[in-house]
Amino acid sequence: MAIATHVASFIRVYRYPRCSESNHNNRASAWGMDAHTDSSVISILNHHDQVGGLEVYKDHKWLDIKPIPNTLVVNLGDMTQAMSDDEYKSVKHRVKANKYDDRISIGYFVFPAQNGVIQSSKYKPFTYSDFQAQVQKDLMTMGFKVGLDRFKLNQAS
Ligand SMILES: O=C(O)CCC(=O)C(=O)O
Ligand SMILES: [Fe+2]
Repeated sequence: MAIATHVASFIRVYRYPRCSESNHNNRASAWGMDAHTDSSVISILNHHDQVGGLEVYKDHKWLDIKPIPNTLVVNLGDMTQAMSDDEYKSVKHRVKANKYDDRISIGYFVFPAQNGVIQSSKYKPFTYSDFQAQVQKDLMTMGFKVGLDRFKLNQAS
């Protein structure tokens, strides 16, 4: 549950330049965006109708998300996972650059209020501000986002 009086949100527009190396043995250079979960509550994505590239990790496999015309993709983020006591999972996803075409996507990301306390049976109470600071710290010191695991109850910190 989040005690918050208002939320924050932003829109991000991406252009992933085409990459002839794409599909080439999972070469790092071919990835438009590496595997991650969003820190948001929800993320709403609008994709170019013809250019796919979004992949979602489900049942130990990466699945291609084929664009459907006039359809938005809604991803649940880390904050929804915490607020739902892990009932709804923050989906791991990544973006593959396209071999032939630039890829454009527009994302609308919704976040909790910075100082609203997120309480759950699975995680220590934290604010989005605490979460963001921890993510930044891990990125700087370890080079990757640890995310919600940092706040898990009964976890050494
Ligand atoms: O471009 C996309 O389809 C996804 C972008 C994304 O995952 C993100 O901005 O977090
Ligand atoms: Fe994402």
